[in-house]
Amino acid sequence: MFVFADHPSIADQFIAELRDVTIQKDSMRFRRNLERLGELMAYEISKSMLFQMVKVQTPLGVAPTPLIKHPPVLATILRASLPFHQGFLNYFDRAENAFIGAYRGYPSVNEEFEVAMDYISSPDLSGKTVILMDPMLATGRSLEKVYHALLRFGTPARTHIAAVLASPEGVRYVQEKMPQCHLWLGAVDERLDSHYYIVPGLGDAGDLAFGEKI
Ligand SMILES: O=c1cc[nH]c(=O)[nH]1
Repeated sequence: MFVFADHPSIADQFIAELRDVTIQKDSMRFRRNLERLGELMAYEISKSMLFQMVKVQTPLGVAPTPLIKHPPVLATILRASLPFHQGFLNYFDRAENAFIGAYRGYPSVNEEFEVAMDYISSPDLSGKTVILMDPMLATGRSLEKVYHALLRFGTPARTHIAAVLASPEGVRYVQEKMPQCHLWLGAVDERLDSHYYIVPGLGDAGDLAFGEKI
């Protein structure tokens, strides 16, 4: 597991602006900060990928250069993840893409919400590197459901899960249910509240990026 907050960097500035109740009123800056964190995470994750040496012809000679062997598949849970996804795509510009519509459905009898999933589009994932992203890793249940739904499209060689903020409960859940996945997180917060929101967190990432829904 790699947590950006454990290694102070410019990422902390972007996370602070996402959290800040005044700055987050500027939805364009909110989206751009999610995108910038996607870019930083793409860079960090790229270091763990497979490279091959390529000879690049320059005007003056040949430069041996390590280039990423296979572009990843970027898998995104709609809708809050869209700007985060764009950040990854800015760097992995040859990536394939998968999109999944998953959201919190009606509460069940024991007050826990159900994860509803009604849309999925994906390329073949067999043997590929998948980066599954959601800016908020709260309970981890959406990620688990989406991950298993994606396996219908083939078994990836390696799966990374990227989130900006996580709860300790969500981290434990993902580590227990999906031990084969590698976690990349901006920061791990204190806890979940009774509505399964991350505290201190930042609020509702989808609403802050795209406006309130009914
Ligand atoms: O705190 C949370 C948890 C899930 N989704 C959000 O947008 N915020």
